[in-house]
Amino acid sequence: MPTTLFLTTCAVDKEPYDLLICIDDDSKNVSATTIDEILSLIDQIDSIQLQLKLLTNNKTDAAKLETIPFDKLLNIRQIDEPLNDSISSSVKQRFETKSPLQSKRIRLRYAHVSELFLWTVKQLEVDLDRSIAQRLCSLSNRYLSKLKKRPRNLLVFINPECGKGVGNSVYEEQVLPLFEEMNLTVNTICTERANHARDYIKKNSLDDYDGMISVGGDGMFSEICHSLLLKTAQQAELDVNDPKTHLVPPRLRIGVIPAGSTDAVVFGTTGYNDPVTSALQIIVGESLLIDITTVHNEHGFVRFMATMFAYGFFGNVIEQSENWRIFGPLRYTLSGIVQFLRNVSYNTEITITQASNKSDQIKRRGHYETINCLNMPGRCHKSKLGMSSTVHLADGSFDVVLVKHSWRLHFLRFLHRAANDSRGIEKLSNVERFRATEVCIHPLVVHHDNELGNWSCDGELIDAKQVTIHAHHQALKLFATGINLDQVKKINEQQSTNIPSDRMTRCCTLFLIICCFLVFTFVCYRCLF
Ligand SMILES: Nc1ncnc2c1ncn2[C@@H]1O[C@H](COP(=O)(O)OP(=O)(O)OP(=O)(O)O)[C@@H](O)[C@H]1O
Repeated sequence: MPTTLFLTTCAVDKEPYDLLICIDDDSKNVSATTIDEILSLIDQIDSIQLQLKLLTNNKTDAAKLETIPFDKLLNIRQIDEPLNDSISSSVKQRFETKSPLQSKRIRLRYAHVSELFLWTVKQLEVDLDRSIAQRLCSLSNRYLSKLKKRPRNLLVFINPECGKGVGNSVYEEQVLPLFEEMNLTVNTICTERANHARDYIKKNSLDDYDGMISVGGDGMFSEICHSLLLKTAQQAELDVNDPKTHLVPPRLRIGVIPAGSTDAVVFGTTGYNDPVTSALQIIVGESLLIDITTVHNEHGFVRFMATMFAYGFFGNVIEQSENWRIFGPLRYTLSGIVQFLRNVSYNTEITITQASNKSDQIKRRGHYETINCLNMPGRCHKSKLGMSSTVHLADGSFDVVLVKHSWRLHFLRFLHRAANDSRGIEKLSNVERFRATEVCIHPLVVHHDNELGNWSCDGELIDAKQVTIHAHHQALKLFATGINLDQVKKINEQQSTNIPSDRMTRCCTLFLIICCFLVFTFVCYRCLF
């Protein structure tokens, strides 16, 4: 229970309220009764909040309570609005019993987190005693200025080509106005080509910045994350060619403003692909440490991986969709259908070091349609919970999902489970799942290189004949709150109630009919020619 330090009467929309300044239990040793005393002790206070309680005899309104943690406060300003003209006589009476009518209106703007974890900006105007209003503004501004976790100087990279080409408009319309309101210093770079951000990070000093922002999709995030981790490792003189090198987390946090086609990073760390939610989590300085994995091939270090590594089906989808960029985000669905019809598998040996027992290695050999390593659940528009809904973001492990060669129908069942509810996906006869700290994937190529599938790391293709993936505990900091499975389920439940169930049933049926038709056509084609 928060402890109340100060209480006064105020008015909101002509209704009388109690305004309370409270502190949380961690600051219990603080004893103050006036705002000036609280201000003098501000450095000892960890967390402070304003509470507004409606003063009414009507029991149904008694629950009307607004709590504004100062951590979520964007700004507080005094505005010119005479109290006498705006409030009801009942409120006036309350004020008059306490002090002479010298009043002021203040406007609070703050980040509001909905029950479904969506962040929005809320605004509240409160009329209160003039001297209290002034002191409250001083207290709030003093508290905000001491918050070290909030960034002040950001380097922003915008990919104008991401998703449907919305990078610039998402940033300018939804994010920049909030950064400007907060007086953040922003150096904005609109990329002109792939690897523009990588080259900039490599060549320029980042010492002046508190954080970096990626406006785009998972590919753009991956480019920035990879470049920042590599720069930090080089500065610390680490040997990245050794998979077991202990990575140093970079000083800078990365924020992700979603504008891409998949946005799995932002879905997995904020719960939504909502630019305003992400922007507000950056502004208030939310911090989330996540694991990063390294990918090494037969020659040494290749990349850092934040979301998903894939060999086989999903790598092939990425390879094909690169040639079909003209179809926009639809390219993934189209190339997915083509790869599904091909139903190719690859003879592979996999060695897995389990997270539960690091001295115990498991070996698997056989034909696999897809081998996936997930550092994040992989939640996106196409997968409600992600392929591995329970993977932990920061415990030093990742999930490995192996899908053996099978009939198309069985593979379709795997895809359907991955898209809808991946919990218990390993119960399917063709699927195994492990929690690992390291995985070696070694294709058993007998004759030709064309027996190899494609490798993709965070949606980018890589060259390799064999690969080692190793987890690094909490190696990167993001501007995000993080989100757990229960929260994701709550969001999904709400979203699915917004879609009429008969429409969903019809869509699923239509999709299955199209798939059956395509499979049937393909089988006929193979039999006849
Ligand atoms: N100006 C640019 N022109 C072309 N490509 C770019 C440019 N800037 C960045 N890129 C590259 O585009 C690739 C894909 O970008 P991004 O991830 O932002 O969009 P997306 O592919 O539509 O989304 P997602 O990865 O979520 O599916 C990244 O690998 C990035 O390196």
